[in-house]
Amino acid sequence: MLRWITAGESHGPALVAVLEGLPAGVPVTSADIATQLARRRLGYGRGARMSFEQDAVTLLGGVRHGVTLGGPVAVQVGNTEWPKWEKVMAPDPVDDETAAQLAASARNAPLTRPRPGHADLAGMQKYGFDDARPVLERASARETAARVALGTVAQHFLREVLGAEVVSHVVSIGEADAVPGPLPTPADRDAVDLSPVRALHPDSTAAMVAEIEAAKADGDTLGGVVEVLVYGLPPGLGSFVHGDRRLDARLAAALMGIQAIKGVEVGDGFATARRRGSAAHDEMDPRRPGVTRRSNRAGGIEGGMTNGETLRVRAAMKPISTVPRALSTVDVATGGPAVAINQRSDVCAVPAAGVVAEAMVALVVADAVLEKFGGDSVTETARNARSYLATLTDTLPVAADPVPSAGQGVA
Ligand SMILES: Cc1cc2nc3c(=O)[nH]c(=O)nc-3n(C[C@H](O)[C@H](O)[C@H](O)COP(=O)(O)O)c2cc1C
Ligand SMILES: C=C(O[C@@H]1CC(C(=O)O)=C[C@@H](OP(=O)(O)O)[C@H]1O)C(=O)O
Repeated sequence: MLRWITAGESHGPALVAVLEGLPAGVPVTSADIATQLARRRLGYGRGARMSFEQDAVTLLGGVRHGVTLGGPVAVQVGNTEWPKWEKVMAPDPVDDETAAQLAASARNAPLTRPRPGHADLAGMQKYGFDDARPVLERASARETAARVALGTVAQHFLREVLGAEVVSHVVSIGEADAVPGPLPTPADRDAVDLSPVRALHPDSTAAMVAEIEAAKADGDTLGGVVEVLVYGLPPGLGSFVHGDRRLDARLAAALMGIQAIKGVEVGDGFATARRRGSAAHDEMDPRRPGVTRRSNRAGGIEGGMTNGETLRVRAAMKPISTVPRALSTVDVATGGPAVAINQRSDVCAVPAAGVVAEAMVALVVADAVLEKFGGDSVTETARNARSYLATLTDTLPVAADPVPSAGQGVA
């Protein structure tokens, strides 16, 4: 079983993440993780903080000379802005002189005007704070950097064991939808990342950038939809036997656990509910050996298990709740009406959410791979996977859907 956990605050010294249960032999370096963290910082509409703050990656455990050892993998993502926050966020009690400085510091002023849509008010009520700072520090999506660090390790594991590849792209931002076209393949990953909104088609990019510009000009914010694809998975990951073992349920929980994600779709999801059965399912034809599908509306999952087709899941992100054209709220210090906290913020973080969603999907799928194939070394896991695939008869999909090259997207 693969387990993961993160710790750390948005303006704390560092985030720390631990991944437990990964076999030995997965190649991964701090540079690989830094590359993924850099992708998460990108995206048109991100706020000022993304430009000056840096993620400083240190592998603290579980990896030696670029290869996992089988023990817990521990990663630290240091925050280069920490010196500015050292006193406000000091873990230890401060002396009288520092306390006096803090009392006079604007940075430390209590945040008493909770933002509608953020964790502020419910968090203050739940944990007994009269200041939103201790709530937003942990609720903040800064924490997703730690998840992306662990997701990098999971992606390397999937590649090493199965040759599987995780790709994501932006499907819509606000009302701007991506133009219909082939899905991005692993070969398109760089092209997607070079788009300021992580959309494959240049026309999609133009429409989405314009949407963000318009919201920004109005002092407003935006959400959108991202899609994650996993190529190269064998049939049979997850199970139908219990709701909590269904892979779709596990993916939905992991994606919903990302800050601001409010909806998850597997395959054609909600659109499927409007179709007749004859137009909703993926008809099969014989392929020697195995079977082939005429479509992939199910998104590669049937009965809570992968079916050998490309895994396809979407996550819907709500608009950022720190709205510059500030929303009405209550000042908890006075009990009177007020406008919500509305300092610097992202206008739109949908492209970044796509990178975070990749990480969560990779972790869930890696867990399902280990559950099915076990193994304490990557070699053992891969051997078990090959042996399983070899047992499938020619009436079943024998091998994972091959990873397509550029331009061969799944319709
Ligand atoms: C990558 C990313 C960046 C985000 N940036 C911001 C931001 O700059 N300002 C903000 O108010 N919320 C931002 N959010 C959303 C909040 O973290 C989120 O709305 C909040 O934690 C409340 O959780 P909920 O929306 O799931 O209810 C971001 C979310 C993600 C995934
Ligand atoms: C720091 C990150 O995202 C932050 C997530 C976030 C929120 O409320 O979720 C609010 C913003 O932080 P601040 O309020 O300090 O400007 C974002 O910059 C990050 O993604 O690394």
